[in-house]
Amino acid sequence: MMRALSNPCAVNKRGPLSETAGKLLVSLIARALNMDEDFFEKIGTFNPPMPFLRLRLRLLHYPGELGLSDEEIYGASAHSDYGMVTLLASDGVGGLQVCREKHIQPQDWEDVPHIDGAFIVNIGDMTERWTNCLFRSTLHRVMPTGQERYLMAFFIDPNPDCVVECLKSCCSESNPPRFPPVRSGDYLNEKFNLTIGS
Ligand SMILES: O=C(O)CCC(=O)C(=O)O
Ligand SMILES: [Fe+2]
Repeated sequence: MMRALSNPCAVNKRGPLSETAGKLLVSLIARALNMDEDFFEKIGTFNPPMPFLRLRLRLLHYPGELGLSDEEIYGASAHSDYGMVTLLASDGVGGLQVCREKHIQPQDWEDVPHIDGAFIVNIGDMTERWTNCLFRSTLHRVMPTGQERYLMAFFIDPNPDCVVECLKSCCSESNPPRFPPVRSGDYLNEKFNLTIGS
């Protein structure tokens, strides 16, 4: 069970750094896809996020001692992030795991090692849709370790009006788009409603 903390002082220090690193990362993704490096910025990826999300930056606290309820078997159950990319900065306590081949059963989970000063980058669903699965969204989860854990997550989501559709460089006659175009705001709303309803 994770809790989002309000007004953490770490956010002030790491926020601008995450934004700078995030912008650089997104421009590198554009270049890797043979597009202008400001492609994603031009379509509004860094415009203010969904009003109800309020914060792009979230500081999460996982208590060290968990109760015995089923919900607390996981610190965060398996999911991929909904947006474009997420930058994570942890305090060094483990627990985060990724599954590289998310469609293969049984799923194989690997611990993500901590590297001091480095961000962990998760690819989100929007990038998977834009790139027609060339960049696949990262299935991840957090297992409790018995240790208290703090984590800062910086979510880069396209602005609500941005239409996310397969990029020209990522499809061809033999590799047609796998997803229909979707308005970012509609996709995020649908996902959040599903999460809240589950
Ligand atoms: O705590 C973590 O390492 C990951 C958190 C996470 O997956 C999320 O906030 O979406
Ligand atoms: Fe996540």
